[in-house]
Amino acid sequence: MASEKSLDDLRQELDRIDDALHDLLMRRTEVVVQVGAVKGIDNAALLRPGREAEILRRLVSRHHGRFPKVSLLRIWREIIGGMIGLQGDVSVAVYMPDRGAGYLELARDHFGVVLPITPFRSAGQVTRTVAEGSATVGIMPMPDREDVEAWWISLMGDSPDLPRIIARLPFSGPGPGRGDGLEALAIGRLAPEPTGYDRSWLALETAPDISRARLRSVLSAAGIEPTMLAATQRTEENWLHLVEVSGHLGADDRRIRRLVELKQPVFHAVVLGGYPVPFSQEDLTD
Ligand SMILES: O=C(O)C(=O)C[C@]1(C(=O)O)C=C[C@@H](O)C=C1
Repeated sequence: MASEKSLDDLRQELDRIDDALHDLLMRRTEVVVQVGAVKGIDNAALLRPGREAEILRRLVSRHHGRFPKVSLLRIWREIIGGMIGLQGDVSVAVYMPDRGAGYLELARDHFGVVLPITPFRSAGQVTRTVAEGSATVGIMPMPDREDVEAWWISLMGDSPDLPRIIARLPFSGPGPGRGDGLEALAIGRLAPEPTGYDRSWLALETAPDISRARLRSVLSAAGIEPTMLAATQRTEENWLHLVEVSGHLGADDRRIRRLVELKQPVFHAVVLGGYPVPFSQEDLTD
């Protein structure tokens, strides 16, 4: 019976378990170094947010017992962050308008203690730093916030070198120590990969005065389901809209082509990226 084991016996058992966990971690590290060599030296391409999401979802779905899922996720985020740091020169630029704004916390929580993180006062500085390749990832404010500039407009070109939205933070569920309910988007110069449970961001240029209802119906006629109309920028000639939509959209998705085929009311549509849907509170409570 377990109760007959002495404290010493139990602690020895814990030591053996710790050794086994540690051995596996060292073995995992060797395999990740090999994966890094197979993937090559492009630092941006080392990051695979979709693959990371699949790993975490698989672990959460097989998890049982009393260890909290949020702690499980935190450990694995730290492991993945450490592994990314081994594969190449990966760094993070963070929007931090003022001290304690919470974005730094979100970045550390997601990328762990190893990756270098540099704060910037404006969203524009972060997008430029990532576009130039001086940082691999940028942590951006959510575009529906009224207190931030429309940083997403600078990502609207078609060049494959432009940063794309690659993640939404916090990925590992809301909670204390995760920016107090704050959310952010991560950008990087890489193409998001589908994971089976994703959302995408679409920037649209339309004629002025298009209503939200009309925009919704045009999108759904093209087979696109909007989940959030995040922002609109108005000029006299055109309106620019940022829409979050359900599912993964590749840059040349046939639904995008259908959307612009008629030229009315959407002149131009650019997929700004996408992300694996983060864990919700319910996913993580037993
Ligand atoms: O699968 C990969 O491409 C890896 O580099 C391995 C790994 C991991 O630690 O599992 C590390 C970094 C990537 O972002 C995704 C996963």
